[in-house]
This record gives sequence, C-alpha cells and structure tokens, in this order.
Amino acid sequence: MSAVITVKSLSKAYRYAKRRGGFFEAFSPEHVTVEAVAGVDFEIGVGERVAIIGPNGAGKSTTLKMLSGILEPSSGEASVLGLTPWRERKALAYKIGVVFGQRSQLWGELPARESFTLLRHIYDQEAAPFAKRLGELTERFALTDLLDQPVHRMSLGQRMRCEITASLLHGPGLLFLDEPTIGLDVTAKAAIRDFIREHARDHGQTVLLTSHDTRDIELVCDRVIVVNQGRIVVDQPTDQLRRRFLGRKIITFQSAGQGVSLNLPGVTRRPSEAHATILEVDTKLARVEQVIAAAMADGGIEDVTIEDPPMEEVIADIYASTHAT
Ligand SMILES: Nc1ncnc2c1ncn2[C@@H]1O[C@H](COP(=O)(O)OP(=O)(O)OP(=O)(O)O)[C@@H](O)[C@H]1O
Repeated sequence: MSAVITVKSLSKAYRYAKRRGGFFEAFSPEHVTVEAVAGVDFEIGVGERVAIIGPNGAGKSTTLKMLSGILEPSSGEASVLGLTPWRERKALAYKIGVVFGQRSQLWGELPARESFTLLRHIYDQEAAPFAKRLGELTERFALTDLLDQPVHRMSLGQRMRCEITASLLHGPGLLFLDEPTIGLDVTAKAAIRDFIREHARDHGQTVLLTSHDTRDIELVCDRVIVVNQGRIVVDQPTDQLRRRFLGRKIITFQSAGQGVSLNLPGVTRRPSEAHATILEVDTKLARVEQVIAAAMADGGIEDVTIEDPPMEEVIADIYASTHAT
C-alpha cells in the first residue's frame, strides 16, 4: 500500500509568556514551553480512514495543523501526498480537504451557493466538473433547500454539511477533519458519519480525523491512533484495538418473563431492564456460545444480541494500561 502520509519524529513545542499579572513581570515574563507533539511516527496508506483520539490537550489538533500546513513543527519530518505541508502549503491546499469543526471556511453573510462559487475560483476549478461535483454532493447531503440560505442562519448540523461539501468541491484525495461532529445532535452526527464513510469508500479517499466521540471512530474509521501527552500510545485497526484491550462481549437477552440468571465464571450481570438482561462476558474465561446455550436452557428467551463494549470503555482501559506500566 503506498503511503499518502509519512510522519517521522514529528514534534511541536509551543513557547509562550506566562502572564502572572504583576506590573514588573510584564517586563520580564516567565516563559513556558508546552510539548504538544513529542516525536510521533506513523504512515497512512491510500484509502485508509484513520482516527486520532486522546484526551484534551493530547496534541491531536496540533498534529492535524502540521499535516495540513497551518503550523510548522519544531522538529521532525512529514510528507503528505509527496509534499512537505508547511513548506508547500499552497500546492497541498489543492490536493487536500480540511474541516476544522470550530472554524468556518464559508462566508457567513453569503448564501452557501455563493461561498461554493468563490471556492471554485480560489481552487481554479473548471465550471463543468465543479457543477457536477456540487450536484452530487448536494444530492447526497440533501442540501437543495440550503443552497440559497445565508450560512449564519443555518443550524450547526446544516452548516457542518456545507463545510464538508466545501472541503470536497475541488475533489481532494485526502480529507482532514478536526472534530467533525462536535456539538451536533444524534441525527446530524449520523448524517455526517454516513456521508464521510460512504464518500471516502466510493472515491478511494483517505481520511484522517480527530474526535472525542467514539461512535465517529467505530462508524467511520478502520484504524485508530491513540495519543496521550503528545505521544502515540497505540496504533491499531479499530477491531483489533477492541479485542486487545477488552476481550469482552456484551450479550443482551430479551425475555418475556423473568430475566436470565447465570452463574458462570467470566460472566457478570450489568444493570439491566425488566425484560432485557445484559451480561458481560470475559471471552478468555467463557465462550459466547456457552453463555447463550446456558441461558437458552432456562427457556423464555425471545431475542439475543451480541455486541462489543462501547469505545469509551476501550479508551478508559487503554489509559489505565498505559498508566500502569
Ligand atoms: N497556540 C498555542 N499556544 C500555546 N499552547 C498551545 C497552543 N495550541 C495548543 N497548545 C497546547 O498544546 C497542547 C496540545 O494541544 P492540542 O490542541 O493539539 O490538543 P488536542 O488533543 O487537540 O486537544 P482538544 O481535544 O482539547 O482539542 C495543549 O497543552 C495545549 O494547551
């Protein structure tokens, strides 16, 4: 698989004057250095959808800013689509799409359609392919009724759909998304996730996103890079990450009568509802089939679902394990 992004020993330290408020300190401020990214290495191949996750201040946004050319690193190297982002920022801008959830690339007073047209000129796009791409994105993202609305009158979810559309109008092969679903309601989040995943899959697009929302990771990305204090803690396929850190399954039994009661090693009961018993199975100690067979033997089971634990728990376990060593 050829690499779209190659990062070697990439670091970024911010140095700033600490304000303590005193009159004399204004003349001799104390300087503080924050190692936001402390020597990270990774490669991302064509068509991969990768999430960078971690707690607040872990260095996720700083990494994305360096890779999109907004920030220059303190040391280390990065190649993005064959370019050095901070040295060839303009050339790179034609090849990548960038969405920073907190910052808009649209003109608030203008209808979305006019912002899109301005972007066409900024990216030197021919009218015909641009119109075709906008038509496809409008249809896929249900934007028809929004195109003539000024962006500042849109809801956050509507604006985010327009932001992502704007980032794709020049047909980039690589998309950077910083917190693409932050602040959105459940329906808007789902629309954004479905779109990013399907669009990337259909166009062979590579995606690198940051998020605090584990559903973004599970539903969009096939690989996860976990960072903490500027360093990579784990870099694994999403599925493997779950298996490595948990080896647990959540089995829910729906039953008409009393709940399921089992006394097996490796099986614990989670808070359950009247007709739904939720069991957590440590698959190193008990097999899922064995637990289901034992529950079925009691009778009265109407339905069974088997799930992986939510990613929030995966992340909590990763932190616990990395802090323990
Ligand atoms: N412009 C800046 N000047 C000084 N320090 C900064 C600056 N930007 C970020 N930092 C610091 O660098 C560290 C990493 O910040 P960064 O925004 O990359 O983290 P993050 O993982 O994206 O966090 P969050 O999830 O809260 O967005 C933090 O300690 C932050 O306070």
